[in-house]
Amino acid sequence: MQKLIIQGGVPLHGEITISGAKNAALPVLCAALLTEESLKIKNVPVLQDIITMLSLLKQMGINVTAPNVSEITLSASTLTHLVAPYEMVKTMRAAILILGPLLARAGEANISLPGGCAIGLRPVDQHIKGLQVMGAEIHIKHGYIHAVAKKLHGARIVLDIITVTGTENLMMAATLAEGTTILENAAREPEVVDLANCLIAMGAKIHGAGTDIITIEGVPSLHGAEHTVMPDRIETGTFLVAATATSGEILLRETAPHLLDAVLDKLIEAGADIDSNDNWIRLKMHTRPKSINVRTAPYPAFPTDMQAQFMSLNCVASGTAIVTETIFENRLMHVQELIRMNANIEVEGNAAIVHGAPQLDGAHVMATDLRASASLVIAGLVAQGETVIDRIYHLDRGYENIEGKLSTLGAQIRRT
Ligand SMILES: CC(=O)N[C@H]1[C@@H](OP(=O)(O)OP(=O)(O)OC[C@H]2O[C@@H](n3ccc(=O)[nH]c3=O)[C@H](O)[C@@H]2O)O[C@H](CO)[C@@H](O)[C@@H]1O
Ligand SMILES: C=C(OP(=O)(O)O)C(=O)O
Repeated sequence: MQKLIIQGGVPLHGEITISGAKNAALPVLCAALLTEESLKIKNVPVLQDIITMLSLLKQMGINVTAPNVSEITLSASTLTHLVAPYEMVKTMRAAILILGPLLARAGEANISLPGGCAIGLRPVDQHIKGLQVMGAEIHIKHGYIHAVAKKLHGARIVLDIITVTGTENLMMAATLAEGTTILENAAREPEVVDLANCLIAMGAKIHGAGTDIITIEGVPSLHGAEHTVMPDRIETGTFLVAATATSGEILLRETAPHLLDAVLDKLIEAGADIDSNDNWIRLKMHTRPKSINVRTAPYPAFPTDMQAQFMSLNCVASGTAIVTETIFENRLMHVQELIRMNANIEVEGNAAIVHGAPQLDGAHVMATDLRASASLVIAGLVAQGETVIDRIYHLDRGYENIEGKLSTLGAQIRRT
């Protein structure tokens, strides 16, 4: 099993380019199921989740061509297999995004239940409820969601809870439904807007993406299109936190600063000096960071996918901070690993009380999920001595060439 080995204590310096967003690229790949024509997607990040999703789509009969690493053309002129099998779904929850578009296009879908994972139970009841309101018959048997609908119809759907992939699944399904669908209490995440832009380029009629009410007027068919995936705001935030924690100075290119307001505000509160333009961010940090309280919530508030990274920052900050996780019930698994590095953290329910210390110690730690892994990388970059991170397959799900990018910034990091 591969590991990362980091020699800590080197401030990050230099510039790198941010990749396309995992959480935007995954639903956009699934949107290819909605049309017989070709969908060309640019700025696709090279990540394990993308590779898994492409394998899943290929075994369904989709033709995939990739003239270069970040550009992919998908053509779903024929669909031979209406199944997302357990072996592929178990490693990637986003496979649930196959359900809505496959059902809308083919009238049938059999998707393995994604089930629970390290960060929480993560049920998909809202996806299922929404499709049922649109006329689908859905049964769960032997761990699979079996969905059938000759033709979905438009409906008013009020989501009980704000769900990102739930909103995306239902929005995709509604593009080919008969009549108008109104999604209320919809997720406002930028990745939902990116998917809506792709669907609109394919001929869908969607209004309100980015607000909590999305209206989709169904059309008989969608056509081919070209779409460029938005920059990864979580990758951006992760590098910014790493530079802040190590008192470095970095420039991130091809990113989208306006999508990171909540994160940038917190970094400024921690003492970072930030400058940005349309598509770049420069961060300079010359002092020890100050502790900052963080409470996760749906966009535009502070993202849960940045919580673990800010936990590491608080470990070396001056003062005490409270980090509260409100989205997932079990997303503090990195705490026990950070404690192995001498962090001073207490957990009370869904909150971690982090007492900042002048330094962390390098140690042998284990990645438990994607962003927990990123928090351990950040902790390793600031710690005294060597940190060895096991189970980095979690990290490879969501970060493109992380050790290459960190090496460019001067970090002493290698993979074995
Ligand atoms: C591929 C992708 O885009 N993943 C992101 C997406 O995950 P994902 O879309 O899975 O997360 P959701 O927004 O659906 O989850 C939010 C909360 O709603 C609950 N829930 C969700 C659906 C449902 O039917 N029933 C239900 O109870 C979940 O258990 C969780 O507690 O949004 C999360 C929240 O911003 C991010 O952390 C993930 O990185
Ligand atoms: C939780 C995440 O991803 P996923 O929903 O794909 O598990 C994430 O990107 O942090």
